[in-house]
Amino acid sequence: MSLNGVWLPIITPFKEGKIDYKSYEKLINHYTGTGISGLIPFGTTGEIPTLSEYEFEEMMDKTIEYNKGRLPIYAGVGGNCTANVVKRAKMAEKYKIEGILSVCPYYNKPNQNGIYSHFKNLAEETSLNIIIYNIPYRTGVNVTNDTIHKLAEFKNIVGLKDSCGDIKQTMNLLLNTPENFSVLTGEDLLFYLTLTLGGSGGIMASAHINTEKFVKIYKDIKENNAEEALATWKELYPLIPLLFEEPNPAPIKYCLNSLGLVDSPELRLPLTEISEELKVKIDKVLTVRESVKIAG
Ligand SMILES: O=C(O)C1=N[C@H](C(=O)O)C[C@H](O)C1
Repeated sequence: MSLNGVWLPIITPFKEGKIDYKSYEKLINHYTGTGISGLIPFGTTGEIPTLSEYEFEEMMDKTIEYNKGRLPIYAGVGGNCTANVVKRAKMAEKYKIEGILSVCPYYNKPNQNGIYSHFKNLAEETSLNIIIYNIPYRTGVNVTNDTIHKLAEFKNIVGLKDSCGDIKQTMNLLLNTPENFSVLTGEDLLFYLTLTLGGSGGIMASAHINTEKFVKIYKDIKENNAEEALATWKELYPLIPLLFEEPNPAPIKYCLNSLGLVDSPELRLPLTEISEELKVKIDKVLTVRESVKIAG
């Protein structure tokens, strides 16, 4: 299955300190009808750092149960200890998911040889497909295009979530993509540009809102209707920077709570709800049309 289109790194809703599975089921049912290509729980947007081992397994069970086989699933499985990442990937195999999204090791800042060896070991130890997640502003290290090309030789390393933060590196990779390999943007503001340069799509937290419009942009670009796609992109553009003005996913949870899709915008420390100033800015942009549609 080729990796393309709009993939949703779905939030983990919380209520009174616990995972709110009623809202989670509501979210999965809502997004299943929007045309997204798949779900990615346990990403940054899913607040994976503050989920326990037990909650990871419980939420994986619930994801499979609520999804009912309707969408392909990639689970966020990453870390900075290769042995532990391999252990969790092996555990994830029992859920029959499509694959894992695996962030480049962070904090201990491996060199390119270390990054290559980390993902080589992971690719050899799991049967799951792997999307490499390159996000230097969070991890402190960059996965170079040379390293990506070497890792793309592994059959089960199927793509990259590109949040490299360097437009030259992104363009170089998009114009010279390894065979049978997908480049999906993780920089939401580069979604339109990525598609116009032949990218496969995006894994975008901002696609929680006005989801169908993200999907329409993808379809219009693939059908060579860039003008229509640009018009839709201009509609979406004003909200996207606001969703990252304070730590993701706090702004998105505020929006989803305002739209009646989750019972609470609650986050787990060290993340906190957004400021009153940002609420005012978001309220001005969040479309009424979207709220009426979701409220039903
Ligand atoms: O959780 C994710 O996947 C994403 N995380 C990025 C981040 O928060 O840095 C943003 C992107 O939209 C998806």
